[in-house]
Amino acid sequence: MENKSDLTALRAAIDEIDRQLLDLFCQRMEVVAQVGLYKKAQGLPVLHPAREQEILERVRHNCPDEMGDYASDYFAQMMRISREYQQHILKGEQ
Ligand SMILES: O=C(O)C(=O)C[C@]1(C(=O)O)C=C[C@@H](O)C=C1
Repeated sequence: MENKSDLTALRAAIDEIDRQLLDLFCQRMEVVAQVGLYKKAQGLPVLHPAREQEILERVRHNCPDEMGDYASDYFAQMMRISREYQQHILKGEQ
């Protein structure tokens, strides 16, 4: 990086990526809520370890080696947040 305008451009790129991530995150959370309601109706637990494992393995497989730990951590946190949201939704539904 050479100067301030390079930094400004890089931050503008991050802002645009964040905008897309936020949009996708909210879409994901809406689907997660539907899965939570299905689980409630079927009497299933919120946590599904095998499904989380499957997702984390896919994430590692589909990203560059040097990013594997970070991507895995990112998705693990996202699924922890999903479970929190499902618990929140289920509480509100009772
Ligand atoms: O697939 C499910 O059963 C979900 O509830 C979704 C999800 C996820 O965020 O991907 C969340 C919680 C489960 O432990 C597994 C996966």
